[in-house]
Amino acid sequence: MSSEPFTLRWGILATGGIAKTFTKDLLIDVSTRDISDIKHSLVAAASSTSVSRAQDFLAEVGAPLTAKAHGSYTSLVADPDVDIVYIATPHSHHYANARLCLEAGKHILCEKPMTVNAEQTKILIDIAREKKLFLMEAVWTRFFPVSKEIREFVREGGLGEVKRVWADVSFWTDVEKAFGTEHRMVSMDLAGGVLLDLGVYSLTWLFQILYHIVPEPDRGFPSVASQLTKYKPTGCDESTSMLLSFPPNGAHGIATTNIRVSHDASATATASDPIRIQGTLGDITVSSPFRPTSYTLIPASSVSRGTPASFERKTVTRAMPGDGHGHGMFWEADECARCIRDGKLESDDMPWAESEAVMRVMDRVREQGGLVYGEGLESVVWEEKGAVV
Ligand SMILES: NC(=O)C1=CN([C@@H]2O[C@H](COP(=O)(O)OP(=O)(O)OC[C@H]3O[C@@H](n4cnc5c(N)ncnc54)[C@H](OP(=O)(O)O)[C@@H]3O)[C@@H](O)[C@H]2O)C=CC1
Ligand SMILES: O=C1OC[C@@H](O)[C@H](O)[C@H]1O
Repeated sequence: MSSEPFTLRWGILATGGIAKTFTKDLLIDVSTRDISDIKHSLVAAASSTSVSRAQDFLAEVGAPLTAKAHGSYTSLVADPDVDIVYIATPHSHHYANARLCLEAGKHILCEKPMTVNAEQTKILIDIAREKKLFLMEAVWTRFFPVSKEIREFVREGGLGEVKRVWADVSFWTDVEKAFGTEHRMVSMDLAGGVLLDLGVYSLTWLFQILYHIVPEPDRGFPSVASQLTKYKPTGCDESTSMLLSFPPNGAHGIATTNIRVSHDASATATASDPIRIQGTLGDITVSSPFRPTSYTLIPASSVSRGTPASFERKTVTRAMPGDGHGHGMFWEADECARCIRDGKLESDDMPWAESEAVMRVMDRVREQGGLVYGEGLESVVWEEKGAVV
């Protein structure tokens, strides 16, 4: 006897690029990924620009005709049919938008990075806890089956003791031409820069392995050393490299990010995969740092102590579900539905403490590199009037 699936009712806050991608994924039938315990319903979308922009958005993504268009974020969060809000605004606005949702009693999936700094993230967590609302940073990469499989393999000791993780997330971009000075990627007013936008992925790879799966008593905040080079026209960062050392054994994490050179191995004949997890028994490498659908296991060629690896060199591929449509953002949406159904306020795969710890690392890096976004953006003071609503 099958019970009715739990249906989560979504409201989309903002109508830009990733909002469209995410919403299209949300509309893909869950049965295409062999799921029957939960469902998603798109009930509303809001634009801070105009109601017609929200209407155009709903039409473009192929929303059901019942979905409502709101001409302001305030109107969206007052909609009684909305359970959870997906926040897809620039980094500068996450804190204010999330506060707006929490004050209105809505659960939240907030695009990465959760906020501009760790202090803001902590306040959101405190409010979510107090109001018993679900809150999660939308680090979608963590919910790919391949990410989960890698975490499990390493947790069970498949690689022996992990000594080092490398993660590069970088794009070749003609920055001046592509982004100028106003684009959210480089605008200081929108908390642009490569660290908050892409470096957060490099750090998530380090944290998944060197923090997340480490047993609680041994887990700890890493030491951080970094270099950061600024994009001269605006002063945000265009190249940032971080060297972290994690308790309990001082395993190293090397996280790099850049918008002038690429992580893409296929683009340069001699480059290796951008993610490399190195244990005493061998390595795991991953070729796509955003959408991991395969990984390669490489046993160590010689083992001086202990047992050799129990695996052969091979590449494991996990095809995208259904007929391959979709971006892979539906898995994080599924996680939200299951957590809310089960009365959980945070996800085990992307816990609050980890979002806060990653933000703390990025705070340190910005401090070391002298990158400050200005009082308004770094502030924790929230006034509805001051925010884009
Ligand atoms: N998970 C992923 O793969 C990706 C995540 N992202 C993240 O998603 C967020 C949004 O990125 P993206 O969709 O590329 O950005 P876009 O610039 O395409 O869209 C941002 C939207 O935010 C709203 N907005 C509100 N205030 C402002 C403002 N002052 N300036 C600009 N836009 C504003 C606008 O919608 P409206 O006018 O309707 O209110 C706008 O369309 C970022 O946090 C980014 O890091 C981005 C790309 C990929
Ligand atoms: O999260 C992201 O992933 C894809 C990138 O193109 C984008 O800049 C970034 O925000």
